[in-house]
This record gives sequence, structure tokens and C-alpha cells, in this order.
Amino acid sequence: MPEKHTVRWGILATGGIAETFTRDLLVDPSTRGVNDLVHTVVAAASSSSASRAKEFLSKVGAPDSAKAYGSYKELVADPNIDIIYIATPHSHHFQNAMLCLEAGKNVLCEKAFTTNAAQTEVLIKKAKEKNLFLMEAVWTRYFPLSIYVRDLITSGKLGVVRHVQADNSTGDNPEESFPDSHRMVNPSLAGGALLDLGIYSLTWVFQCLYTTQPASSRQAPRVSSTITKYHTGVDEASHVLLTFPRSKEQGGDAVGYATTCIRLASDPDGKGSAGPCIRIYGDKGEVQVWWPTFRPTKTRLVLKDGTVEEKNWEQPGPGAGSKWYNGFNGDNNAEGEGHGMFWEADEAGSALRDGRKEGRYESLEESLTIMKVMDEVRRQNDMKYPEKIESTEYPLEL
Ligand SMILES: NC(=O)C1=CN([C@@H]2O[C@H](COP(=O)(O)OP(=O)(O)OC[C@H]3O[C@@H](n4cnc5c(N)ncnc54)[C@H](OP(=O)(O)O)[C@@H]3O)[C@@H](O)[C@H]2O)C=CC1
Ligand SMILES: O=C1OC[C@@H](O)[C@H](O)[C@H]1O
Repeated sequence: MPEKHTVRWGILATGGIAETFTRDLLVDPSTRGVNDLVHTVVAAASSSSASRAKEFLSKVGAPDSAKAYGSYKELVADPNIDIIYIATPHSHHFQNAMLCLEAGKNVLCEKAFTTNAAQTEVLIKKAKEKNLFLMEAVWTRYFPLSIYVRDLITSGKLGVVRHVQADNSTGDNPEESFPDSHRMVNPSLAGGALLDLGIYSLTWVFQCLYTTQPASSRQAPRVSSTITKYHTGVDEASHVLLTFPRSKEQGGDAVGYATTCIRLASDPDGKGSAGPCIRIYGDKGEVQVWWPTFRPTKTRLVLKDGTVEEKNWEQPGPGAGSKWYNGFNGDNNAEGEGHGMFWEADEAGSALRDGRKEGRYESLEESLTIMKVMDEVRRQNDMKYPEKIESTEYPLEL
């Protein structure tokens, strides 16, 4: 039996995704074939009150010994924590991550990493200076399904992959679903489709056309974009065309089309009838991925030689009755499934064990390149957040 390495987590914020992530964290890793890691929750903090943190810990089934803090400052000072998971709105990630790093804590920070590339750059510098682990929690990258798709590309099975289309459109009625203060549409919380949902379409384009290239030949893409603005001033839809420069030997430039919309739906009937929301085209064939773009469970490989291979990707979990996700985009678990967030936690845990300072499937350099793309989309379309949340000044009261 391999020796088990215990990873001691602190949870910063107690909202929707903090709950989902923490429940996933507490699923026995051996149910997904991971026998050398154990995750434990040693503390959680809420910026509103210690009693809220206490309630959170009890709701997610954390050990009785877990501490409940009424401020993030107290959390980062806890000497028993190895790594902190940040689950606040985008606007707060930079200040919260700086707080953790300054206190000497490793960090897994929810997407989008920060509001802009300048903030991401400062975080990377700080993590390097302190020799700490830092990773953007783009959970989709760590799914076995994503690893399979990237392997199809790097193995050459699809031929040269030249084009990727990815859509992450949730089909909400924003006027009904979200008050203007909600993090999805509130400029003060860096709301809008691009940072919240568009990041997944960009993730698919990047993990197929950028991550799969040798690091020495990866080049940032040229960006052409258009957005539709919501009445609060953030985007309700973004369309981003990316041209990745590639040499003749690499097969020439590759093109990605990343779209996202809060109002329209990638999967209008919720049954996949509209077809795949991601298509990855090579000159020998294509691979298709079904909704949800951020948490997919179905792929189809179609090759010119007649191969058609459909796969369903189960999300291991603790058993029936575990319908715990309280998200608002219809991405509930099937009965008995985990939510799939444990794979990114395993990546962070194994990095701490092995001394890695970043994730293997999305380097900090790649997170930064994607932040630069989102900056450029906002620049091209004159979409600004309040100055305060775009600042790189630390500490700053938001
Ligand atoms: N990976 C995924 O699938 C998902 C990721 N996310 C990401 O997670 C992050 C949080 O989203 P979600 O959990 O849905 O958001 P919620 O609004 O449900 O929770 C955010 C939490 O952040 C804390 N917080 C601190 N300051 C503020 C503030 N000024 N306004 C609002 N909340 C504040 C609060 O916790 P407290 O009171 O305890 O301090 C609050 O409960 C975002 O970055 C989002 O993009 C969201 C959904 C899914
Ligand atoms: O990250 C996310 O993925 C799931 C969506 O429901 C949510 O809006 C988004 O924040």
C-alpha cells in the first residue's frame, strides 16, 4: 500500500462553490483510484461571521475539529493549514490571494484568477518570491475526459488540429435570475459572461491549441472579438476569435472560436439534442464534447477512416442521494456522482507532496496568457470594471 499524504485545507468564503468544492474534497479519494492522498478540512472562514463558517463546516460534513473563523485574516494565520482554497467573487481574488501568499500559505484560487493580467502577474511574482504553490482552479482541465482529449491531440490521432469551436452558454433569463447586485452581472464584483463562463470556452480552445504544443513553440494568439452588453455594463455574451501563430512545420496557424452567453443556451433542451458544444477539428477527424462545457461527461470521436467512438465519463462519488450542488445553471449531479472538483484538489495535493509550485495541466504562464486575452477582449469592446477592483495595490479595502 502506498503511504498516504495528508493535505490540510483551509476554505476562504462559504458561498455556493465553496460548498460544492469542500464536499468533493471530503469524498474518499480511493473511490476515484487515488490511494496516496487524503484531503482534510482543518478550517473555514467567512467574512460575515464565525457562526456562518461554523454552519458551513457542519453542512459540508467537515471533521468536528475544524475551526470556524469570522475573518479571512484569522484563517491565513492558522499554522495547521497547508493550502487555502479561495471561493470569493472575481473582484476579490487578488486581495484574498495576496493575503494568503503574504501569510506563507499555498493557494488554489477559483477562476477567473483575477480581474486582469496585471493582478495575475503580481500574484505569480509573489508566489515565486515566497516559494509557494499557486494554481487557478480551472477544474475542467483536471478531468480524465480533458486528459483523454489532450492525449488524442498530442498522439496525432486527429492529425494536425487546426480549429476548435467551444461554446459555454447557460440559457438563463438574467433579468429574472440575477438581481443587478448578483456576482454574475455586477460590475463591482467583476461580473459578466466573459470572466465567469467565457473562461471555459477559452480553456477548451487553449487546452487543445496551446497546452498541447511544446512549451518552446507556444505563442499567444491574436485576438478579435465582439461582445453584447447587459444593462449593468458587463457583457452578457462574448465572441472571441483567436489565431495561434504556428510555423509551416507545425502545420500553419490554428484558429479557435470561443463563445459564451448568459441568455442563449448551448444545450437548449438539457438533453444534448442540439449536439456537441465543443468541436475539435484535425485533418484526420474530430472529437466532440457535450454540455456542460465546464463539467462534461460525454465525448464522441469521429475519424475519416470510419471510426466512431462514443464515451461516457462518469464522475465517481460517494453513492446515491448526493445531489448537493446548488448552482444555478442546471449543472446538478446525477444521482450518486461527485461533482468532479476533487481532481483539481488532487493535482494541488500531489504538487504539495512532490514540491511542484504550479499545476501540470495549466501553467501559471498559460493562466496569465488567458488573462491577457480577456483584457484584450474588454479593451476592444470598452468594457471596464471599477478601478478599485482592477488595482494591483495591496492591501486595499474593497
Ligand atoms: N468552478 C466552478 O464550477 C464554479 C466556480 N465559481 C467561482 O467561484 C467564485 C465564487 O462563486 P460563488 O460561490 O457562486 O459565489 P457566491 O456568491 O455563492 O459566494 C461568494 C462568497 O464570497 C464571499 N464574499 C466576500 N466578499 C464578498 C462580496 N463583496 N460579495 C459577495 N460575496 C463575497 C462570501 O462568503 P463569506 O460571507 O463566507 O465570506 C460569499 O458567500 C467565483 O470566482 C466564481 O467564478 C462559481 C461557481 C462554479
Ligand atoms: O464556474 C462556473 O461554472 C458553473 C456555472 O454554473 C457557474 O456560473 C460558473 O461560475
